[in-house]
Amino acid sequence: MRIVVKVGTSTLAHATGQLNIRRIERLCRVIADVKNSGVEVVMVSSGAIGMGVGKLSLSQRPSDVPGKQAASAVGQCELMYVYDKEFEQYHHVVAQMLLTSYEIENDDCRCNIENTLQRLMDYRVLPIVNENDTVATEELGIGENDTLSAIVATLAKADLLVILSDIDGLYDSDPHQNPQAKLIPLVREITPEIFALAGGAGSKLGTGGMETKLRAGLVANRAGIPMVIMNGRQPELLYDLMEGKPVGTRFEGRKDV
Ligand SMILES: Nc1ncnc2c1ncn2[C@@H]1O[C@H](COP(=O)(O)OP(=O)(O)O)[C@@H](O)[C@H]1O
Ligand SMILES: N[C@@H](CCC(=O)OP(=O)(O)O)C(=O)O
Repeated sequence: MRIVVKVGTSTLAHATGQLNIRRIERLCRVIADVKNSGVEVVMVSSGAIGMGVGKLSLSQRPSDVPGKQAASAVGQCELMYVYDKEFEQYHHVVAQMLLTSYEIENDDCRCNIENTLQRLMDYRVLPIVNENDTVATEELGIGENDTLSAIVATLAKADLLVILSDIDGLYDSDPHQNPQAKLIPLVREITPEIFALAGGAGSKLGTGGMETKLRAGLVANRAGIPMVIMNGRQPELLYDLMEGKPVGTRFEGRKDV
């Protein structure tokens, strides 16, 4: 069993933008334990820009591209330092992989990414992937990590993509706008009607909202990989998911499309 777990900034940080220490400790503990149970894990983690903003003591997230790139360059070190420290106590080795759409679309580069991922799996290492924000300008970049996580799931030939969000899953409307919204536990096919349910980001930290997660679901499902959106505020739910219990919203991967 090989899974890709995507973690968004809103799971890793408080609303202030500062690291949510208790959350990240719980998340790393659960992922280390899931790995110990024999599941191969690849993480796709956001948070570089947010952490850079904190480390540089900027009053707000930069809105211009060089500002975001500089914050990310600072924050990516901090992010990997935190992951390294957390996973080290459970004797797991982490690896950093920074990617852009240029490499993913280039056949030779993509082959190298796949080979590196496979060898890291053979070495029982935990790869932690992020977009290489320094070179990923708006034209060259994927722009957000929901889509990147689906691409990584296909490159890693994963059995499941798990997106940890700040919400329990896909609802029939945005619960931050409509308190009566109902969770949809299973989506067999991501149709235009399903896209019509999705709104934008729910917090200042999140970038894509549900729309980018559904686009990620299309990429994963087309490769036959199911996707689950679940709440990253309760990382222990990953245990239930691994035991086959219903968690969040599951988007079934259809092998025939
Ligand atoms: N139909 C919907 N169901 C659930 N959440 C939705 C929906 N439409 C919009 N959203 C918003 O998407 C947000 C999650 O995406 P986002 O803010 O990008 O955070 P992250 O990527 O960190 O999970 C939710 O907090 C919610 O406000
Ligand atoms: N590469 C950026 C992530 C951008 C992104 O998709 O963020 P998020 O919506 O929190 O998953 C960073 O590390 O800050």
